[in-house]
Amino acid sequence: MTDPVRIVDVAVGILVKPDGQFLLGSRPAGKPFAGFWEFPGGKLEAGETALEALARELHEEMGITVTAACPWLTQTFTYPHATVRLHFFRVTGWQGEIQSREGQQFAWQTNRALTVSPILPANGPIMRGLQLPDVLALSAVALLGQENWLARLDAKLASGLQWLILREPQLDAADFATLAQTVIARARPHGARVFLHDHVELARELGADGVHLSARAAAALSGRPRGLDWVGASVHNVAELTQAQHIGVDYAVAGHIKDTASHPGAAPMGWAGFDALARAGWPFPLYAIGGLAAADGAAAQAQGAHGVALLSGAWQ
Ligand SMILES: Nc1nc2c([nH]c(=O)n2[C@@H]2O[C@H](COP(=O)(O)OP(=O)(O)OP(=O)(O)O)[C@@H](O)[C@H]2O)c(=O)[nH]1
Ligand SMILES: [Mg+2]
Repeated sequence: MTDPVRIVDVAVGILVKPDGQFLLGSRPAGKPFAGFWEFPGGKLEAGETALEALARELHEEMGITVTAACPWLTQTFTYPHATVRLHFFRVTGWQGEIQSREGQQFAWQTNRALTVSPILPANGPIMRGLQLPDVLALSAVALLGQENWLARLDAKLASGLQWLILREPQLDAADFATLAQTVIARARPHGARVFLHDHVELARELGADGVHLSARAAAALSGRPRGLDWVGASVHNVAELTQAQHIGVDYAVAGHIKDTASHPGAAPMGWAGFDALARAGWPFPLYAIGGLAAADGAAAQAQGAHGVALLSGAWQ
C-alpha cells in the first residue's frame, strides 16, 4: 500500500538582519505560484536533514553560505499540487553577497508593513510569528510589590519593553481588573502590548492585546477565544502543545527549563527536555521559561525557541 498523503518536506530560510528586517524573494517564472513572494528555500533531497537542505538551497538560489541558523517553526499546508511541510529557520549569519541566481527579485521587509505582494498562501501565520519579540515579560507584583513593580514597568517601557503578560493569581478579580487597567494605560503610549493571564472576558472588556492561557485554561477550551488579537498558552508536554495547536494559539511558552523559586519541587525539563518538545515541529513559535535571564536567549534559540519568557529576569 502506498501512503495516500505524500508530504513534501521543504527547508525555508528567514534571513534576519540585526534591526529585524527580513528578506523575501519572488518565485521565478515557470514554478507554481510564479511571482508570489516567499522565503528562499526548497525541497529536501533524499537523505538530507532540513538544515542541510537549507544550506544547499540558499547557496544554489542566492549564492550565500549559511553560518548561523536556528530552527523556528514547522508549517504544514495543502496546495492543489502538493502537501508541503515547511521547516522554517531563522538565519542570522551568512557569508557572501546575496545574488539572484534564478532570476528572482529580493526585498528586505519589516513586520509593520510589507511593501511586496502577494505572499505565498502558507506564509500568513509566519508573518504574524515574525511580529513576536525575543523576550516576553511576566509581571512581578507578587515578587516586588505593586508600587515597586509599576515603577520598574515604567522604566522598562521607556527602554523598549514590547510584550507583557499580566499574571497575578494572588489578586482577587476586582484588584486584578484595576491593575490591568492601570497597566494597559501605561503601556499604550509606548506601543507595548499587554496580555491578561486567563482573564479572557476582562481582556475583551479592557481592549487588551490578547490573552495568555494557563495549560489548565487551554485544556478547557474547544477553540480559540474570539475577539482577541493574540492568544498564547503555557505548555509543559506534547499533550498540552497538541491542545494549544488545536485551539490555534499564536505562540506557546514551554518550561520550566531550570529550577525556579516559582515552581519549587517540580522537576525542570532542562534544555534537552525543551529540545525534545520543540523537535516535534509546531506551527507556532515557542518560548522557553523557567529560571532564565535575557542572556539565555541565544541558547534558547539554538534549541528551536523563538525567545525567552522572563519573570524576575525581566525586571532587573
Ligand atoms: N521556498 C519556499 N517555499 C514555500 C514557501 N511557502 C510555501 O508554501 N512554499 C512551498 O514549498 C514548496 C517547495 O518550494 P520550492 O518551489 O522553492 O522548491 P525548490 O526550490 O526545491 O524548487 P525546484 O523543485 O524547482 O527545484 C512549494 O510548493 C512552495 O509553494 C516559502 O516561503 N518558501
Ligand atoms: Mg526554492
